[in-house]
Amino acid sequence: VGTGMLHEFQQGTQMLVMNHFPPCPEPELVLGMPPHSDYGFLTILLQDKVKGLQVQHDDHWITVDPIVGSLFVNVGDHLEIFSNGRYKSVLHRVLVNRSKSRSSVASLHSLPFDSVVRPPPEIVDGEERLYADTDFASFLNYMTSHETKHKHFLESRKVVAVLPAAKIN
Ligand SMILES: O=C(O)CCC(=O)C(=O)O
Ligand SMILES: [Fe+2]
Repeated sequence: VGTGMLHEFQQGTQMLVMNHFPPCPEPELVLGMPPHSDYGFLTILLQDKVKGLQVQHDDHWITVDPIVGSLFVNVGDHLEIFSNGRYKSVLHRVLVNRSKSRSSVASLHSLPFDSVVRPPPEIVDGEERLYADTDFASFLNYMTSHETKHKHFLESRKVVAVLPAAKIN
C-alpha cells in the first residue's frame, strides 16, 4: 500500500484493554469473555501462564497455550475489511479456571477514529468488494444497538449481493 496509508497508521489509535478473570468454582457454566472478534487491525495480547484463550478453527475451539515471554497477535475486523477478506478476523473467547485467576492485556491498534476503513484500490483491483466501508461511528452505533458482541459487527458490514455498487457506504 502507498505511503499515505503508512502516515495514517502513524496517527492511528491504540486501545489498551486490561482483563482479569477470577477463579470460578463452576467454570463449565460461564465464559470469561463470550465469542467475539476484535474491532481494529491487529490486537497484540500479553497473557499470563494460565490457559483460557480459545480461538475458533473449523468450528472447533482451540486452546492457546501461553508461551512465557511471547505476545499473541490477532487479526481484527478492520484488517479483514481492508484486505477484502484475505486476512480473517478470528473469533475467540475466554474460559475461566476453577482454581486460578488469569490476567491479560490486549492492545488494539487501528486507524484514527475518524478514518474510513476500506480496501485500497491496488488491493481490490476490479475484484468484488466483500465489505462496506466502515468507521468508528458505525461500530459505536452497532454496539449500542446490539446486545451480544460475537462476529456480528463484521457480518453487518458484509456487502449483500443484491445491493447495487453505488449503495455501498
Ligand atoms: O484474555 C484473553 O486472552 C483475550 C482477551 C480478549 O479477547 C480481548 O480483550 O479482546
Ligand atoms: Fe478479543
